[in-house]
Amino acid sequence: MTSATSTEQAIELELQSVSKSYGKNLAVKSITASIPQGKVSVIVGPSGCGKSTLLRIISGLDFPTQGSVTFNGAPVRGVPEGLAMVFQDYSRSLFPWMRVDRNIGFPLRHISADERRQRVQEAIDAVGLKGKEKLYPWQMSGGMQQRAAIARALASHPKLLLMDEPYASVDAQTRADLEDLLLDIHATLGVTVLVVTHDIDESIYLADHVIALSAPPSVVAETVEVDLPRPRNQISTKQDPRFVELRAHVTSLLRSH
Ligand SMILES: Nc1ncnc2c1ncn2[C@@H]1O[C@H](COP(=O)(O)OP(=O)(O)OP(=O)(O)O)[C@@H](O)[C@H]1O
Repeated sequence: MTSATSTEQAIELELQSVSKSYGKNLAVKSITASIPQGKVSVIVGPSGCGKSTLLRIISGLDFPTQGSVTFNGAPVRGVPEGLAMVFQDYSRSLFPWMRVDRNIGFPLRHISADERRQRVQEAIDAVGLKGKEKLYPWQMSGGMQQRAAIARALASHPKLLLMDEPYASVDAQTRADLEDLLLDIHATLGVTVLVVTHDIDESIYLADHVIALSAPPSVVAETVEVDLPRPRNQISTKQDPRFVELRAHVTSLLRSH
C-alpha cells in the first residue's frame, strides 16, 4: 500500500521523527521527510550531519533510536525488498575477480539464467556500457566502474534507488556525465531516486526537491521544491536565474543552521 499527501502525490518512503544517537552523541534529531514515488529527492547537508546514518536507517542496515521509517506503507525492519543502493566507493562495491556482466548479475542468482542475462543486458545498455561486458572492474575507469555499480542496482528492478554520495570519488567531467546518466535513467524508467550529497549544485541540478539538513544534531532546515524544467542541461540549467536563486537559498539554509 502506498500513502499519499493531500495533493494525492504517492509516497514511497516516509521518515517520521527519526532520531539516532550513538552513545551520548545525537547524530540526527527528529527528521521527518516524505520521498514521493517516481521523483528525485536529494538530502544535502554539511559533512558529519548524519546523511550516511539516515541512509543506513532507510535501507534497514541500522535502526533509529526514536521514530519510524516506512517503505510503501510497511515499517522498515531489515533491508526492504525493492530497494537498491549505490555507494560512493565503487572500488569496494564491485568484485575485482568478476567480469562486469557477472558483477551486475551477481545479486540475481535466484532468477532463471535467461531472465538474468536479459536483465543484465538491459542494465548494461541503460548505463552505456555496451561492449564492456567482459572487462574486469580494474580494467575500467572510475566513471565506468560507477556505471557498472549503477547497472547492478538497476538490474534488480528497484522501486527505490538509494545513492550515497555516488559521484564523490570521480573527477568533475565524469561527475557531470554521471549526473546526466542518472537523469536519463530516471526519465526512462521512472524509478524513485533518493540521493545523499554534500554538493549543493548537484542537489539542485538533480532534484525535484531538496531536503536540506542542518549541522549536527541535524534537523531538516527546509524542504525546497526545485521548479526547474526537465530535461536539464549542465550549461543552460546552471545558468538559469532560478537555479542561481535556489543555490543561494540552499547555501544560506546550510549556513544559518
Ligand atoms: N557507527 C557509528 N558509531 C558512532 N558514531 C557514529 C557512527 N556512525 C556515525 N557516527 C557519528 O554520527 C554523526 C553523523 O555521521 P554520518 O557519517 O552519518 O554523517 P555524514 O553526513 O554522512 O558525514 P560525511 O558527509 O562526512 O560522510 C557523526 O558525528 C559521526 O561521528
